[in-house]
Amino acid sequence: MITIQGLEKRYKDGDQEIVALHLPYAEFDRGTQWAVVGPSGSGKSTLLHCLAGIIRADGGQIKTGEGILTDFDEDALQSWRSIEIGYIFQDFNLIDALTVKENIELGAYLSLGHYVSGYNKTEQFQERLQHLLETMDIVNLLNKRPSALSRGEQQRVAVARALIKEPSLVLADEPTASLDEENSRRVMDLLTSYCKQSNATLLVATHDPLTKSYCSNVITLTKGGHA
Ligand SMILES: Nc1ncnc2c1ncn2[C@@H]1O[C@H](COP(=O)(O)OP(=O)(O)OP(=O)(O)O)[C@@H](O)[C@H]1O
Repeated sequence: MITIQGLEKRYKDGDQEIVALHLPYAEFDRGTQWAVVGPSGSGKSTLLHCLAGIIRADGGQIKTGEGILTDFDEDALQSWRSIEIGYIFQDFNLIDALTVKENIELGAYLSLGHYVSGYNKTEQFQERLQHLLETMDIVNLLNKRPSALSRGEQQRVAVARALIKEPSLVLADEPTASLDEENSRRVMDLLTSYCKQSNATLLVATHDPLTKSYCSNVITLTKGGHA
């Protein structure tokens, strides 16, 4: 279970202060699936970044099974990110110097905290990789560079990279924004079935009604914390 209390993130804009996120209270039980909705600028990405430990909140608390995330030092935050979090970025964050296969393998290495020689040769890894490649229909893209792929293909690779390490918390920022309906369904089918099988929690920031319909819970953010 993750519990949020009085979470705030603010940014300075000249003399003004922008409230990027104000979330008085939320609880996410393990294994539940959430659509994070709200108007543009209401803090959906900011909430996911705080939960991933990519940015620090300015106030409030995030309590997790591993401890109080908002009190973690940098080392603890790094472990949290690399072991527990599967993050699907709005702009994918694939590395173009690496092939598709290497990008996905990197997701698994990161979860171990360091490079483990030969890990990608283990039966367990190969089975998992094959399952993800087939479900995402990216088997024939393995040796390509991300820049040679369409946006939809890049998105499916980003999903495979996030799930290969078997995270307990999957955070997806507009994961279907660049996809047609068939591919949107494929991505959401994989994300939701992974979370059911692994009892992982899923938070999906989205404006898309189809994506929202896959999640049994909804959390609505308001701009600047005002209704
Ligand atoms: N690094 C930053 N510096 C300054 N302001 C920021 C920064 N990151 C976010 N903001 C501001 O915080 C607010 C919330 O941003 P955020 O990206 O979380 O909203 P969002 O709900 O995800 O929006 P969208 O639906 O458009 O993706 C916005 O007003 C944004 O401009």
